[in-house]
This record gives sequence, C-alpha cells and structure tokens, in this order.
Amino acid sequence: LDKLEEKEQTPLQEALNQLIRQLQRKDPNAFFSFPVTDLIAPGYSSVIKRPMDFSTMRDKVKKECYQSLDELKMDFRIMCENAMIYNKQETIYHKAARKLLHSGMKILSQERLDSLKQSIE
Ligand SMILES: COc1ccc(OC)c(-c2cc(C(C)=O)n3cccnc23)c1
Repeated sequence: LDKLEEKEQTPLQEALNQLIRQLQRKDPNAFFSFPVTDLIAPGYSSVIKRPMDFSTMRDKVKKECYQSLDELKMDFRIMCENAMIYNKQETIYHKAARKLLHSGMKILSQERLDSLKQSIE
C-alpha cells in the first residue's frame, strides 16, 4: 500500500490504541500529549535520555513497533518517570506524573493485560 492508503489495524494495534485512549483521559492538562521540548523545559534533552509521550506511542503503534502490550506499559512508565526526574517534586508536572503513573498502572495491571492478551490471540 502506498502512504495514502490506510492499512487495516491488527487486533494488537486496536488494543494498544484503546489503552492509550484510556491513559490519555488521565492527563486532562495534556502535559503528556506531545514531546517535551528544550524550549518549554530548558536542558530537557541533556537530562532525559529516553523521551516519551502519548503522540510518540501512537506513532509507534501505527508503525507496528510494539510487539506486545507490555512494551507499551514500559514506554508509559518511562514517560512518567522522565517527568519525575526532570521536574522537582513540588512542581505541577512532577505531581501530575506521579498521579498519572498511579492511575495508569491500574489501567495496565497484569490482570487487565492478561485478559486483553486472551482476546487478541
Ligand atoms: C503548560 O503547558 C504545557 C503544554 C505542554 C507540555 O508538554 C507537552 C507541558 C510540559 C510537560 C512537561 C513534562 C511532561 O515534563 N513539562 C515540563 C516543563 C515545562 N512544561 C512541561 C506544559
């Protein structure tokens, strides 16, 4: 297919996109929607070696970079931990990241992922 023709989503891609939608609802300020730039966060790229955000996750789903649901969980954890490393504890970003990580780990619990995996096989 050339670039313009949409490819059919695999069951794994559908499950991944559904999880990302559920996780993004826990980020109402959209602090995690797009990559953090050095413009809005001075020195960010020299502190954070593995940047991650929801738009990058969506791109990775589209490019079939994720081979499992657990790989999405790893990127989600990295995204939240990055914010808790770069931003000091008292900042809104650090607090938002801790809260997002907590609620996200429920959405990505082993039980939830195991039952989703059953439905994908
Ligand atoms: C104030 O509105 C926005 C809008 C988008 C943002 O990141 C995509 C952020 C943002 C997001 C972050 C994070 C996630 O560390 N951040 C850190 C320092 C300064 N700004 C941010 C803030």
